[in-house]
Amino acid sequence: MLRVEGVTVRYGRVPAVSSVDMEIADGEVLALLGPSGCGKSTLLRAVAGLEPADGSISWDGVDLGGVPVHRRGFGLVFQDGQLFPHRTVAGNVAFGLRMAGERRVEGRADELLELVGLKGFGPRRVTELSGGEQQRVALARALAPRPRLLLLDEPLSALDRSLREQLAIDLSRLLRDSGTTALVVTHDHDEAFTLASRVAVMRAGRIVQTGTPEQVWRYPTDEDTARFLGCTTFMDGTALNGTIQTPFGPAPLTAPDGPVRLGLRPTALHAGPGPTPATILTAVHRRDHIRLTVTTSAGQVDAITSITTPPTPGTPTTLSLAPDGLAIITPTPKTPRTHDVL
Ligand SMILES: Nc1ncnc2c1ncn2[C@@H]1O[C@H](COP(=O)(O)OP(=O)(O)OP(=O)(O)O)[C@@H](O)[C@H]1O
Repeated sequence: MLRVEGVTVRYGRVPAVSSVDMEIADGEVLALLGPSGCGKSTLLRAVAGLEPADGSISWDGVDLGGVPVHRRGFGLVFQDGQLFPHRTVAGNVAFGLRMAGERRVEGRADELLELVGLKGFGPRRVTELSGGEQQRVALARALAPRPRLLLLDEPLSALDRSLREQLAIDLSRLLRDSGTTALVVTHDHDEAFTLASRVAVMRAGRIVQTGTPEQVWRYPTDEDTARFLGCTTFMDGTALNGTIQTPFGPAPLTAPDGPVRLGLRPTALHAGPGPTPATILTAVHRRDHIRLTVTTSAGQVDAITSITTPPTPGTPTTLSLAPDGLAIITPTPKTPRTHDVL
């Protein structure tokens, strides 16, 4: 397993990563999720050995401090694949194997190309491939030597949206089927939740929350995290016996009895038959729904409605509550770190 303890990376005097603790168990896929510039890539690069870091990075208890990049046994995939343009597809995959000292190169390269859905592509020139195909080759090249940890830095973000969504699903299956231990850096929460068994949310150089996708999505640790995860409105509610009373009606969600802070994503409120009167202010067409801003007695909020019933700004409507769009802000309990106590 990978263990990162108290890791800090500075560029000049400014820390890009501050006192990060993180673990990745064997077979686990951890997504580092956060906004641009929060330090995700820097942390990944420190784990890879590409960036000098203070603190400790170890694998199965062995400190990697003095171990150079190519001796860590980690595979790397970057946003733009970084393939060798003068080599064929098979040549690119085989390169990774030769670097790792593997002898059975041809067969293994074919095996990997089949795994990433590029069977028969071996003789093709990489310059003749689409962006998605190139990323699959980069993945095959990184996986070929059976790395003990695969490091993926925004592996899909250079691709267009529909391809990205399909490749995220394929990649998720591939990582799970091959039992690969991986660290994936992304700023896209859909991608993080598709790929990862656990998500670590980063902000300003620190990990602010770690949990399963469900935990992070439903119980963000603070309003900034909730906002990053799509919440646009915040309000107070009250939890009692497995139900949360909100200004828009009850939601069957679990929280300790008492006052709760709620984050609402636009999908939490649907314009249509419902108990809450509202007036439509704006309507914008999104992919599979219409996004609204509406006024209610609880203030201005975002909501959605179906594209089959295009609404007119200025008209009255009613809202119903969809609990799936609600987040319950749940501060992570502070656990003292060893060196804080000492
Ligand atoms: N080589 C460098 N020299 C100086 N500062 C750097 C360097 N690389 C990154 N930084 C700074 O460190 C901070 C973290 O950068 P990093 O690339 O790790 O963030 P990120 O979360 O991966 O963002 P993005 O998704 O935009 O790549 C940023 O403020 C960035 O400007």
